[in-house]
Amino acid sequence: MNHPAVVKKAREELDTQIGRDHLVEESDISKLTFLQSINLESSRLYPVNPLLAPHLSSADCTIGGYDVPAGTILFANAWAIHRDPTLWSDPTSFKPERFENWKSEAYTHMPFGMGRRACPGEGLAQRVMAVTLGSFIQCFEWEKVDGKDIDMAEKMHTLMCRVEPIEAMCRVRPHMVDLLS
Ligand code: HEM
Repeated sequence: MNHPAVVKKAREELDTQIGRDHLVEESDISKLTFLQSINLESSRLYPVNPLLAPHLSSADCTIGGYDVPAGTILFANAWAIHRDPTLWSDPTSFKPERFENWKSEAYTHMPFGMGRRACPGEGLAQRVMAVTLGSFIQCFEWEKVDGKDIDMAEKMHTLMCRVEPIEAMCRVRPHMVDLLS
């Protein structure tokens, strides 16, 4: 909602790729490349699990020039890596377009971790997020409450949370009423 041009572009993609005769479903996701870019950009700027999971070094090793003895608990700060200006241009801006034609590079975007202990639920989570966000945009017009931007401030609990819960107004798009009834 803070980026109406992004929502407009995603809605145009949904209307063009899916049409108006069915609700977005899993088999549509591969056609919705901009919608996927929105999810990638959201998980770059706001990774749910910003420090991933703690790992324990099973042997002495060297990481980034630091000697790490066996038995050390290590965290990877994905939140900081995702905002590192040496890896991302204009890193604090929300720009889904940066993921169009993006080739995945190791250690730059890792909201689900990496390697053999990476999240095994990533595929499921990506699909659920795409269908959920796609349905929200396909079916509803969204508006800010009192015209105020959504406050994106974060706070750390076990996972990253918002400081303020999201409040928004939505209205069913007129041509979706029959499909939703
Ligand atoms: C937005 C949704 C999700 C996010 C952001 C997420 C993120 C993560 C992260 C960052 C890790 C730690 C990776 C590491 O050790 O470096 C992890 C581990 C794990 N996740 Fe997820 N996850 C999500 C959804 C799911 C779902 C839907 C499932 C199961 C259906 C799942 C199952 C697991 C399991 C079992 C592990 C432990 C893997 C291991 O230690 O070998 N996750 N997840």
